[in-house]
Amino acid sequence: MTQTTNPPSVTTSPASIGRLVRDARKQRGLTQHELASLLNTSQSAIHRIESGNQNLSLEMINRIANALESPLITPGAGGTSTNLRIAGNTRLEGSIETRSSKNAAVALLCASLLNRGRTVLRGIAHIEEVNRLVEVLDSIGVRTMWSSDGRDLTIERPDVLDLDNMNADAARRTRSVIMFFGPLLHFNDEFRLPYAGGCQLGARTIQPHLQSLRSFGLNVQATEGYYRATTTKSAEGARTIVLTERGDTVTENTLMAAAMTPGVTTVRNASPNYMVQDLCVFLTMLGVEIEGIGTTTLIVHGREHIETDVTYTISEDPIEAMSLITAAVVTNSELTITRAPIEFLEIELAILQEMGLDFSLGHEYRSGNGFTRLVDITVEPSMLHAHADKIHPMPFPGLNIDNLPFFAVLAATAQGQTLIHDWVYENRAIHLLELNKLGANVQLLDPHRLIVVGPTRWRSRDMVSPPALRPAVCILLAMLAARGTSVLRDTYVINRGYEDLATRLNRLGADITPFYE
Ligand SMILES: CC(=O)N[C@H]1[C@@H](OP(=O)(O)OP(=O)(O)OC[C@H]2O[C@@H](n3ccc(=O)[nH]c3=O)[C@H](O)[C@@H]2O)O[C@H](CO)[C@@H](O)[C@@H]1O
Ligand SMILES: C=C(OP(=O)(O)O)C(=O)O
Repeated sequence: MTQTTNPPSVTTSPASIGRLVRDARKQRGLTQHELASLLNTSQSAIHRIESGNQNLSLEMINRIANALESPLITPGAGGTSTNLRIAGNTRLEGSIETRSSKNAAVALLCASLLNRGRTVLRGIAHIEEVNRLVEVLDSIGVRTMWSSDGRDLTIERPDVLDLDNMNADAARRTRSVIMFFGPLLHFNDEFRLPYAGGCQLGARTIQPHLQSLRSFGLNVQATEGYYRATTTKSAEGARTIVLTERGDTVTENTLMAAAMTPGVTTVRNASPNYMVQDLCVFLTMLGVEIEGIGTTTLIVHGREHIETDVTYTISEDPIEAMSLITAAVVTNSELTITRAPIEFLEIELAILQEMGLDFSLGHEYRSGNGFTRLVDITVEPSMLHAHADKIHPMPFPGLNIDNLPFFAVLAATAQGQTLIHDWVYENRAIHLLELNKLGANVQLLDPHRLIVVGPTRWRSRDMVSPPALRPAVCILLAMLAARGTSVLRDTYVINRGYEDLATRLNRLGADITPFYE
């Protein structure tokens, strides 16, 4: 593997320097406290620097760089972006472990606000989406501390949250901040949240959240740049909530609202998806009784006060496992993906089997949460043919909506013509047209339907990442298969949801070099 030699040049923007300091500190496994003592300053000063709230002199930047023994921070002109150079047409081999999921991590970070005891999230992924939410938590006075091996995050909330100080820039970079509504309605009569951001997938409503949370006394008005929330006491006794959409985050928001509302809440049309199951198991460990975990009817017995020291191990990410299966297929490699959460991949694997994929499953074992079923999946080089029927997602237990984009790459690898129907997002399918730049034959029939004709002779290209996580990973995976050297620019979007993807693929034989501009 080639190493990058040039450290990134950065603007003197406090926010970009703050991010670099934070990343370098975490890479060295230091807490904010430890870095502060190396620099003879206070932890709150480091917090300010990392939050981008401190203008730094060049001398101070150099002192931090020395303390972190990191060449990463070199002031210069221009902005910074993370990019990847991919020498393609490589075979992968060996085995790779599935990391914990982004989507459970963000729900659990929000749920930690319910707990007045200490929450430890074990195995939480080091991804940008987590970093943004941790920044938001830090800004409202929550203490967050990474363990020295960087795997666990300890979270302790203060008695009173400083919501006026919320880091709006960090909050606006993620959609997940909408999951603050459920916990916060228990503690504050009035608060505001910045409008949610995230990938560009088309309009995503929060109406189902507002409809559900009204039953818990939350009223929200959308004003310039912010949702303004007011709360009234919700009606006593039992309540039944019928969700208008079987969405993951709306189910999670409803669960967090129900968890601390005394009485019994029945949630119908709930999502039984993987991140919701993680949240249910976590809430159960906090003493909240939940019936029906893994089904579309959840019955929650709320508790007025939650104060429990808890350690929860986040389960493995089915979407990452699917990405790695796709990496094996597109590079025609034999690869073992360990710790794959099989319950959430069964339909994907059944379709791949129909398409001619040769794979085997090991024996089942449990994830660290004691609940999620895992297997090791070994993928063999195979000649795929197009699936006879259209490929479309459904809420769990259907083919996962976030796994659908990978079927565009798989279909492009297969012989024949495949129809892919993404009824969910207005703007996600369109990003998959970018695969054409790498030699694929993808035609957009309308914003939701694609025809993919394979097989593809992938060719290399210099491209900017599409502004959507899964399509950007699809481009990266196709680049692994392309002859010649490709460049993928602006990969922040991939780092939102994948930890060290380039390094981990390199360990399997890929040749990916990160560089910064
Ligand atoms: C942090 C997190 O967990 N994010 C996941 C979650 O986002 P999240 O739960 O926020 O997804 P949304 O609520 O935005 O739903 C996604 C889209 O599906 C539509 N919709 C959803 C359910 C339904 O029964 N009918 C319907 O039409 C919504 O209107 C929206 O356009 O679920 C999405 C859909 O699985 C995933 O892509 C996201 O990765
Ligand atoms: C769409 C996704 O996530 P989010 O809800 O965080 O935008 C995703 O994970 O592909």
